[in-house]
Amino acid sequence: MKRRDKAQHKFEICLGYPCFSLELSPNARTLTVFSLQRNKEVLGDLVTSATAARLKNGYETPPPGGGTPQHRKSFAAASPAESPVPACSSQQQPLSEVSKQNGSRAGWVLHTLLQLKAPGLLRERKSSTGRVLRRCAAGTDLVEWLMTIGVHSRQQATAMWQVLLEEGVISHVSRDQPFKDKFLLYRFWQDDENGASVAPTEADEAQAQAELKDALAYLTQKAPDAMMRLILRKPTHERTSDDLETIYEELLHIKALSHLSNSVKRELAAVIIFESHQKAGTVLFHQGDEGHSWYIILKGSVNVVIHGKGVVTTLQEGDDFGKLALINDAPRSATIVLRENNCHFLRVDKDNFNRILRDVEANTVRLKEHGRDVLVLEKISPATNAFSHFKYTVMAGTPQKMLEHLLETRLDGRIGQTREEGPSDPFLDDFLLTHIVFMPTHQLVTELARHYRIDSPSQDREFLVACKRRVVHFVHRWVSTIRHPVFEEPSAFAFLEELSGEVSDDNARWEMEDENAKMTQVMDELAQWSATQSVSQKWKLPPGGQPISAFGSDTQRDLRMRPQDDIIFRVYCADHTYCTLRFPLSSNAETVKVSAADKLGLKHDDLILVEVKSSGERVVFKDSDVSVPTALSLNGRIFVSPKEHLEALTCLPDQETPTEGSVGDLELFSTKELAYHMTLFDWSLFCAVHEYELIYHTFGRHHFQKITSNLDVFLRRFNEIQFWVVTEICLTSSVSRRVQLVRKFIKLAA
Ligand SMILES: Nc1ncnc2c1ncn2[C@@H]1O[C@@H]2COP(=O)(O)O[C@H]2[C@H]1O
Repeated sequence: MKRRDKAQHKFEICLGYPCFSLELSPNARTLTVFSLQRNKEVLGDLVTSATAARLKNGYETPPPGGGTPQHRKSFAAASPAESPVPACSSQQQPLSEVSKQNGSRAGWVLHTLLQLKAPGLLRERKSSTGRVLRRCAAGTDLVEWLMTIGVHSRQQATAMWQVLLEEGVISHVSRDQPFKDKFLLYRFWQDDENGASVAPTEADEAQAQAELKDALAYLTQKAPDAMMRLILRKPTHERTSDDLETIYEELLHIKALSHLSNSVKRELAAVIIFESHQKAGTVLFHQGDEGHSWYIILKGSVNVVIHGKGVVTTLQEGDDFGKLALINDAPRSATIVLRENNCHFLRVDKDNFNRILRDVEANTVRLKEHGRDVLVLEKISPATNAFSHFKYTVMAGTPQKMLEHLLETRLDGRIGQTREEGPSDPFLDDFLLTHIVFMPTHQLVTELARHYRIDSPSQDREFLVACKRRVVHFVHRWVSTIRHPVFEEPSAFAFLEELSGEVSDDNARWEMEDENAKMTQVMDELAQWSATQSVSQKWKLPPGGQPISAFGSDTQRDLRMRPQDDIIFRVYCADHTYCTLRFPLSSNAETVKVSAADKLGLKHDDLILVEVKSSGERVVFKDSDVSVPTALSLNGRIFVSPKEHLEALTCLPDQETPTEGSVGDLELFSTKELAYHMTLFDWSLFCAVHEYELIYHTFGRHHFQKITSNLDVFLRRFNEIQFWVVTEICLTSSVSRRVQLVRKFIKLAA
């Protein structure tokens, strides 16, 4: 505070501490400069310690309770009338209640001293439109005035005024914008259009001078962050090389960027933007919205809210969010709501994200709900990514979250968008083909129904319709990939019927013609499948170990064995007597055992159903095993016997290896002809195998209670061929014929 009395050429210099009153003379001028220098040193120390504190963890906020004991003392000493809290505009965001109070106190001190020491600064001016503006000052003048009281640089002074602006103490006369060291007019909140400013009294002056040191210390402490925010708020094209360096240094301390190289951080410095929101409860974006930006939390916390689940997690300072929509080109997977007042973010917009970050983003993205990981995405290396345009694939997740992620990212809910018909995506197919292992069909349809019936008055129509569309697209894709096993599940059958009714009703309200057509197609397939259910085929397991084959000679028949198809087979007793049974393939070992025991006159107590292999090995069936006859090994036979007689079971004579070969028959056909017919037959067996049978086989048929007969027959076929080749070679005694035979087999295999 420097007051110049022209008549007496006197300077009065009050810094809150050493206060000098001098006559203007060369010596006095030297002394004045010396005093200002001292003041700068003290401020310099404060700046250094504030910066050090900030650099520890990026943006440091004041410790709880805020400020020094002196701050609290001076605030406590002020009466409510002396320390009113200004209203805040969106640019004027209090950092916390305590700092807001400290800020308004510092504002009061500067306002009081400005009026007393530089009375001409705050005065009435005319705007360019001729409007009279009450008691305002130009940004440049305010900066210079602060420098006269010892602030060492214009930049520092600008940042200190920005602190006051963010805390609502000063504001631009007409617009909501940051403080600038330019001819832009600002005024104190007490001086606004409605304010009744009262001239400071002598007591005010004494109080203000007593508090000046604390006020400057407070503003100095806050200045580095405010300066950073000022720089980050600048339009990116206005950033100077010094600005970029300052931002870059700041980015080095941000956890969410720690995996990125320094050159990427330098690129980010040019485009990263500061964004702040004042009120808890503010929605940053909604689930289902298009993704425009990626965010890092600098201060505060946000809730991640998902439709039908509520708040699934809270993200804190240092966390980031909003990446999923950008990396997957998908809608927002959650709504982000401010959990507290005055949150600060760094933001990178989509174009810049794609240009700078998309290819260097972290290899793993983890999503949490209620403290545990629910989805882990991993970057796909470009070399293995020929099938998909997605950069990330799912490595792990809860079934529910994986389905949610699939629906949101792999299936487009917008009208006319048929993402699933684009490049095929392994994750969607993998999910469809394997969900029975981790998400039984009844659970899947319950989840699908929940997603379809999602309803909320707060969500816009487009979001709700998009959810419905995605479910229908998923179901259509599911049915066309999995086919009949979907219909075989009673829960899925019922769900499809209900869904088709709902889609048809919704079509009337919500233009879902495409979806309605898809459901009609699904229902047609379901009807076709139902029609085939009344027809069952018969198969036989010939007694002599010949291949399993269709019963009868109908060449038009379906080569696929179905659960309701009957199979005719023999069950033997220990004494090699037998009965012939006919059961659906889906019957379990328990049923077969009881029926065989009845027919063979065995008592039911403690019986077992056993396979006796041609090697003499005995394998007991579990009561829950299904497709028992087709599961036999080559030349295996089914026996029923009391448990205690297991060791006494022996092979049938016809289970021994054959004694005569079929070389003569083989010579009747050319190798080409043989190869052609064998391949045709093998191909038809292969086509009859459903992908699910591989899963039942791998994870244990008894877990699923589903038949694996087509796979059994296909695997048996391999064994038959292998066994046949070896047998024929061994049974050919003449060396020259053996050589011919081996040649023929080699040609056949080629
Ligand atoms: N469990 C979660 N499920 C979905 N999104 C989450 C979850 N946890 C954090 N998020 C973040 O919330 C953001 C919402 O927008 P995006 O889908 O772009 O990216 C999302 C993630 O960054």
